Amino acid sequence: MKKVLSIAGSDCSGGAGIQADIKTITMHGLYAMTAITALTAQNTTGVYNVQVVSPEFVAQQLDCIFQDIRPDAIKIGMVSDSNIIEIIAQKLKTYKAENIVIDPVMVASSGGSLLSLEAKNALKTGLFPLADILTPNIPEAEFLSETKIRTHQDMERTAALLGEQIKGAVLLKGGHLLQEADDLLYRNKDYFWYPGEKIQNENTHGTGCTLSSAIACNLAIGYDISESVKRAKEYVTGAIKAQLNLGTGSGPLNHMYLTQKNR
Ligand SMILES: Nc1ncnc2c1ncn2[C@@H]1O[C@H](COP(=O)(O)OP(=O)(O)O)[C@@H](O)[C@H]1O
Ligand SMILES: Cc1ncc(COP(=O)(O)O)c(N)n1
Repeated sequence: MKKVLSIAGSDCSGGAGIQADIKTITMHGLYAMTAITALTAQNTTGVYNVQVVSPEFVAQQLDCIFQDIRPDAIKIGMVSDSNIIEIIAQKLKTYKAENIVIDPVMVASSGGSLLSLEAKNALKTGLFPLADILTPNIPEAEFLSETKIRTHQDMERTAALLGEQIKGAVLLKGGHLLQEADDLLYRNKDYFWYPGEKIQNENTHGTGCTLSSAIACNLAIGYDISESVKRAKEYVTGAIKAQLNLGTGSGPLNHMYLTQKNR
């Protein structure tokens, strides 16, 4: 069985972060492992508190994982501290980790910042160079590139700008566009569009986490980057369409849609 590691923050309400990743990996029929970087007190209405795990403890978790059960792919989500970012980069290099997906989580869809400025710079210099694929949403890409994105042309320009700064591919997610949910992959100086119909559903807590861990799953299985993105987008689209309506704010996705269909 292929193994996928999520290095991310815990979302106690189960919609995003580590919890979304475990659900996604399990629904792909793969073995999920986790290294927790932070505990968040959040729910569908917002992020209320964050308790960051010490860099030493993150390092210990990674040592335990890599020295015993080697992951076939890794997804990195919320990493809000520059020392943690440095430790992760160091460990991934030491263990020669492969198939690395980085979701540069900055703000929860329900609002609330999850990333400091210092951590942003550490991410750019320490972790991004290790990514096989980076998956910013539109606000994250704007923040990282210091540009504004309004149109598909803006998305192409920004993806190329970010793509030139890293070795891997960039998937610029279009979920925050008003009319559609088209995602753009920039890879080896080429653009691939993944058109997506905008589903009328306010419950999109955890879409980015789900997409990035689904990409990691497909890379672990052996698909190439563009096929992994295609399959991951299908997975997340299905989970948004399946409409779970939990909580009073931006609720979680329905990961159980594949099994429910058969009942
Ligand atoms: N309302 C929606 N309808 C269809 N797809 C969506 C919707 N919202 C987000 N997506 C898709 O979910 C994935 C995550 O995108 P996005 O919401 O932009 O990221 P994030 O969760 O990081 O903010 C992308 O594939 C995006 O196109
Ligand atoms: C611990 C944690 N990590 C990530 C997100 C972002 O979630 P989304 O996938 O909605 O962008 C979150 N809200 N909480």
